[in-house]
Amino acid sequence: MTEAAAELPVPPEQAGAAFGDRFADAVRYAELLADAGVRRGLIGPREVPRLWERHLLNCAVLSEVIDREVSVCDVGSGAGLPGIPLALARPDLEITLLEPLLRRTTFLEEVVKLLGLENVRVVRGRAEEVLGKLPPVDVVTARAVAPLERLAGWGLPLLRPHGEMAVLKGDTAEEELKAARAALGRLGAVDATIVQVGEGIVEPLSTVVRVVVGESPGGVRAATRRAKAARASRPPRNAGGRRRR
Ligand SMILES: C[S@@+](CC[C@H](N)C(=O)[O-])C[C@H]1O[C@@H](n2cnc3c(N)ncnc32)[C@H](O)[C@@H]1O
Repeated sequence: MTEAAAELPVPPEQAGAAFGDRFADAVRYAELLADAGVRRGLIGPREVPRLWERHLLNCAVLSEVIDREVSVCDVGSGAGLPGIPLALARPDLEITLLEPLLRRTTFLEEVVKLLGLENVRVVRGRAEEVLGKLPPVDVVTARAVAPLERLAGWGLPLLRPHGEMAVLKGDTAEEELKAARAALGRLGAVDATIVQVGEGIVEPLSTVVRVVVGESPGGVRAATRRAKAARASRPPRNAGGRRRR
């Protein structure tokens, strides 16, 4: 055990409510972060004493804004935040952890296997590079990946029509949303709000920026790209104008 791992506090009472049946796995995940996560440089040693409040619980409460049985892509998952706490709290979700760095995807794959997370898969890549290679999802999540405007450019095109991006942000949420409004419109967003979640679980509450897209997530360019891809995948017409079987 590392020196840092010895600093991991006992789980707070609220962790039981947040993780329910998967509480023991949440404890195991906290231990993995505090030990291998710190040793491999995926999380700072100074985070260990506040792993529960600031990381596991802060992320798990994102589930309050996510519908049942939907698909989720966690962009820039890092050591699994918010994707892993979300998967533990919500076994009904199908979660893809998207992360470009090999060192991090290796850790994520180990965690998924150790915790038996059947609702999670790990994909190595950058959001802007996997566009069109992954099926569109209902929800994109992210925390600490990029300013909202840039993140929206990566995340919104991954959504299906009427999908939603739910981003954990800190004190800068309002400011970032204001700065991103015009870009969000160009990217196909039809609504953007800020909500607080985690009443009774985390203090201070977690701030979530919710961005909903319309018919054409990713804006005009993405819609054109999708239409082209759909045309290309259609079977060619024969001389009589009827489709070949
Ligand atoms: C500061 S870390 C945050 C990790 C985690 N979300 C958290 O809250 O602890 C940012 C992560 O985003 C990833 N990242 C950066 N650019 C990305 C992109 N274009 N697509 C997907 N992930 C990206 C990085 O590799 C890194 O793991």
